[in-house]
Amino acid sequence: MSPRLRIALAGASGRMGQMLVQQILASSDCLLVGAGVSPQSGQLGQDAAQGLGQTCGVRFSADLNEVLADAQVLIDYSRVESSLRSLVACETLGLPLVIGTTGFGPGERERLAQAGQRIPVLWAPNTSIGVNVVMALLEQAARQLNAGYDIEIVEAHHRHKVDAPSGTALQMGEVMARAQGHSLAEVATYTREGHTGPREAGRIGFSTVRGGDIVGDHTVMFCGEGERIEIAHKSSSRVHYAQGALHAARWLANQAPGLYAMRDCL
Ligand SMILES: NC(=O)C1=CN([C@@H]2O[C@H](COP(=O)(O)OP(=O)(O)OC[C@H]3O[C@@H](n4cnc5c(N)ncnc54)[C@H](OP(=O)(O)O)[C@@H]3O)[C@@H](O)[C@H]2O)C=CC1
Ligand SMILES: O=C(O)C1=N[C@H](C(=O)O)C[C@H](O)C1
Repeated sequence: MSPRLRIALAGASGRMGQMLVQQILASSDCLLVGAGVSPQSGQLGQDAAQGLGQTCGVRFSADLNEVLADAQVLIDYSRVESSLRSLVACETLGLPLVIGTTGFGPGERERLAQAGQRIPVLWAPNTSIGVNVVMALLEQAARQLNAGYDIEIVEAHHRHKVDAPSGTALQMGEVMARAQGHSLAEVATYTREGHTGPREAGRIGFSTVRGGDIVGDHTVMFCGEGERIEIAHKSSSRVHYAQGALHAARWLANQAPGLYAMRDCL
């Protein structure tokens, strides 16, 4: 039997971090070896599975060197500034890094590409296998519905989410803009208010809903004359994001340096 993949987590106390702890403990081929949290965490030193009513022997730590000491790969779902610190630590140690964090600006995306020259990095604003299949459907739809259809993306998430539009919505916009021969920056409309005038053809519109405990919904509308096509993905749990991240980590652990996306490992 081959040895288990030794995984460290950054953002281990968060909604995604705890789902990952649960999925790693339930898996037969992965082992949790580090659990990173913020220095301000009230859970420092606590067992990483305590919140799940279990014990795993790995304690929450804000010391990245300690978190990564025995790891073969780091999975990070945290905040942009913390993921950038993970990037530096993984570059120093030569460790593969899966990043699920969203909210990166253009400069920070460039930083991911730079790190990819030294270590394997997979950044995915959505690690759900289902969402990544939807990305391929959107690419095809945008290519074939290139004229006469207005594209609108509506996303809805829980009240705690700190970035908008969601990373997934932005990636959907990028995929469809590219399929129609543009960059997203050229065609995106992020806000509408007051006297907007009629809708300009060729734009991709974004609408954001935040409330309650909505896990994550994305609906793309292709609005034409006399018809509307909708392609939607709705999450009722975070388990599929975590399973996708473990799939990505198993794959990334054996890759050469590079900046990869979820589609590369599917
Ligand atoms: N790619 C995907 O499929 C998905 C991506 N996401 C993205 O993942 C990220 C996390 O989401 P979620 O789990 O809901 O967020 P939470 O707020 O629940 O968790 C954030 C985690 O990051 C830690 N953290 C925050 N700031 C720092 C810091 N400065 N240094 C170190 N650790 C820090 C927190 O630790 P502490 O508690 O100590 O503050 C906590 O463990 C978001 O960007 C979200 O958009 C979410 C779901 C799916
Ligand atoms: O913050 C979340 O919860 C989610 N974030 C990701 C995003 O911004 O797209 C993925 C998923 O939608 C859940």
